[in-house]
Amino acid sequence: MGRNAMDGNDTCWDKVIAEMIEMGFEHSSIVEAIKVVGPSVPSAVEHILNSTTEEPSTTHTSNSHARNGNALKKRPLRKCLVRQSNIFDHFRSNDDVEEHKKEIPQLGIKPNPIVLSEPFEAQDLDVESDWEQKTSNLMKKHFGFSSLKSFQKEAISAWVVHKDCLVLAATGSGKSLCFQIPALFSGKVVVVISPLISLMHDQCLKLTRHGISACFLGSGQPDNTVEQKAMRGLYSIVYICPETVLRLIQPLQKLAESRGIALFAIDEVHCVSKWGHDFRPDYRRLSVLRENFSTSKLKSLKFDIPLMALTATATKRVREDILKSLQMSKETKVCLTSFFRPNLRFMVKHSRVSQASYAKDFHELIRVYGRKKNIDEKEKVFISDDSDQISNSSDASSISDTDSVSPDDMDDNQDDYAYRDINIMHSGNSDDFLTGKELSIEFLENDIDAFQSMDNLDVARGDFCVLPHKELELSKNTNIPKKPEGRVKILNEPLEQGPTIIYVPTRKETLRIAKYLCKFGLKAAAYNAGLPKLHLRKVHKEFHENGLEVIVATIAFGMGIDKSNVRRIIHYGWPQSLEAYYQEAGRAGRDGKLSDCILYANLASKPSLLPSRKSEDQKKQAYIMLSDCFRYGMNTSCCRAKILVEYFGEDFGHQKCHLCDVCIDGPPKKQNLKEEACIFLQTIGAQNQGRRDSKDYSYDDDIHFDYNYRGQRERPNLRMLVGKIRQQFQKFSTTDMLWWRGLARILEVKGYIREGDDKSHVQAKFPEFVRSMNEEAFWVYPEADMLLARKLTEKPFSSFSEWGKGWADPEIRRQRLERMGVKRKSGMVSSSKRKPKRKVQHDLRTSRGRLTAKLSKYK
Ligand SMILES: Nc1ncnc2c1ncn2[C@@H]1O[C@H](COP(=O)(O)OP(=O)(O)OP(=O)(O)O)[C@@H](O)[C@H]1O
Ligand SMILES: [Mg+2]
Repeated sequence: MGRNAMDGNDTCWDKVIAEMIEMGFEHSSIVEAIKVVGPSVPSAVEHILNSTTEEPSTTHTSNSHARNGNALKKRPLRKCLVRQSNIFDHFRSNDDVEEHKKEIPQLGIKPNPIVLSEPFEAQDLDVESDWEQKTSNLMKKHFGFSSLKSFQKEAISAWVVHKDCLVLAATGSGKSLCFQIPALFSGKVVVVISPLISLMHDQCLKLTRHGISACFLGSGQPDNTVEQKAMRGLYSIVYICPETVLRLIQPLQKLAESRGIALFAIDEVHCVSKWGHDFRPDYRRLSVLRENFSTSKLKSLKFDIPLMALTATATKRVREDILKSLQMSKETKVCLTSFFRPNLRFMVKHSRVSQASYAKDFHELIRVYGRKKNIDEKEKVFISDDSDQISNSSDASSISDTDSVSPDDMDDNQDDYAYRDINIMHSGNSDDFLTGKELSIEFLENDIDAFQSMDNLDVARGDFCVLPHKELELSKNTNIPKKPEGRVKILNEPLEQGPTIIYVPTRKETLRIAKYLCKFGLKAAAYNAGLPKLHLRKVHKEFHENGLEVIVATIAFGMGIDKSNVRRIIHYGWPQSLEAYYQEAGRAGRDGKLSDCILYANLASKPSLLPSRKSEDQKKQAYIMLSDCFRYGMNTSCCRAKILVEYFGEDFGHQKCHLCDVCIDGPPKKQNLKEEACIFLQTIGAQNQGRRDSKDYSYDDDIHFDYNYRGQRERPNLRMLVGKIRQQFQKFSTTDMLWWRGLARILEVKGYIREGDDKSHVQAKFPEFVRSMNEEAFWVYPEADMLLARKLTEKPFSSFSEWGKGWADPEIRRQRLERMGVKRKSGMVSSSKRKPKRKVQHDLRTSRGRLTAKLSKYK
């Protein structure tokens, strides 16, 4: 088949040629292949590769084929494809470009020249302007952006001179471009290590829309030919999960020696570190990349294949750990930009985060999406779950006042923690999905087979439709004014339209809340790793195509998800760390427009660690991270954005974001808590009276106190301490535990108390205002739990915590017992109030029932 025969189809030829040049094939071999197999990328690629393997030692020029008019003769792959070339290859290409231009004038693009060349000495060349220009052209062509951001420039310039690079930049800042450009630029393959299948899928989808061939490998890749193709160099960017990298070292080495590997990018690299929030042991083993892709290991390499590590959430300690564990070079370039996201409005709200509070908490969301009308129950069925019972009477418009502390608050629903790996499958019929008629777990499971043929995640170029460029030109410059007055003004404007992601700690809750919202007609979907792949894939697709208004997800839908117009990120329950929180919050407002990040948490109850497979050491670290997160929630006086960016080691100075709830509402009124602090510290001191003179309060004194409770040594216990205070000081007899918890935290932050290293005692330092008993005041901002406690004590005698208070006080105890009808002296229940003893029926079908029945015999 000659080109003449295809005259009417020139554009088709050109497209195929352009695509294949970008994949790294030589122009002449492409033309020859197309002559034989026609203008189809896969066939032409197959043809070239097969020819290579069949007759490896023979080389032919394209001209000779053309001259002879024969079928394409076979040539070795290595001559067709780029080898581990040096960067200079890409600068000295004017002649080649001109040649290509002549041959394919109507393409209007500069194909990547692919040549084998001499070693490149960066310092000998004035390459700066050249690579910037080329990068800029490629970026405009593929992504439609006008310029590189400075951190992107820095990272790419490090790669240009084969340096390792650690990129630390805010969520949504554009880190991916740092490793995508090298693939376009060099014609070699960029291997990206990524932790989540959902993330890989997301990125491949995007790249193909931008005209870049990409695929992903790992457990979520059902097409087993993709791996082979990738290892033969058919994709410019290959996403791999860390487990798979470890398995594919040898094929990757071959790839490095054939088409060439431009770069190993380790995305979400905080997963490497035990001190990070999302440690993955397999990430730690990625030092194999340096060991196996260095000049000492692969003789054909002219330099070690550079590593580029990227994250938006790494503290200083994590950064150091990353550099060490990946064996990154001593000259690694660190590109550090601000973690601040100026268009995100952070808020913390108290909620019991239970089903009883849905009506109050989601009322606004339901209003935003404008659907209050209850829809027919049949249509409402979303994803059913046995344990899930949504009260029919719940109505989002009726705000219940259930926001008080109750024993339920202590019950963390941890039964169903979403473990982290997820797989995505192709979406089916989105109409079915949204009407919810099939959305029971059973349906999805039964239906997986029906969609099997579509479950091909090979997203090689052309599999997805290309978006018009206009749509890709998302303004990354935030439209949020920089000056405080301007920022405050925009707060009165409603948020622009866009979806919401609700993050919850357990899988069960994803289903529960999604179902609740669907009930009010919202287009909501649950997303957690335990759901069928088919469903997950549907959700992903619908989300990106704006078919969903709300996604209720576990962390499985976190890292890297890049959708520009997510307007709200709601965390419903405590996150496990500030890193995870900021990472997930970072899904919002990637178009630079004002977006909300609201944390609903039970401020009355301390968060607990969700079950996971952590070592003891990791657990300790996890507790520290959890308590940082708790403090963020308790804070009432410091700008939330400041706390977040400073957590990552950035100095925010005296700045404020002027958007968060603290900046807008202002801190609460300061209180002089000198008396309370003195009493608290002295009560700690009094515990040690037997061993030491408690009046000897030297400033650096360590005061140990160990409780003996029923003969058993217990850890210091705030409840007991507060009990003592209530007992001894009439004035404080009705104060709430929560309030004292807040004060203890403030004293701890100020360095006046701390837990001893062995965790069995509390050490106290006595500040001047305690020791001298002078007039010096102790002004503090009450924290969230203290304010909450105050609110509670104003309430009538009904709440749980109120009931628990004051029992230590004999007078209060007497009054209460009297109210209960208990006689003061005898302690007997008065006959008038005595209820007839009911015969309890035990359910002998359950083990609990049988046990209580047995025990009741001994009463
Ligand atoms: N130079 C640029 N100019 C304009 N937009 C850009 C530029 N670089 C990247 N972007 C856009 O920024 C958005 C976010 O990019 P990306 O997903 O790479 O962010 P990220 O830094 O990896 O965030 P995360 O940490 O959340 O994964 C993308 O939609 C991308 O197209
Ligand atoms: Mg990213």
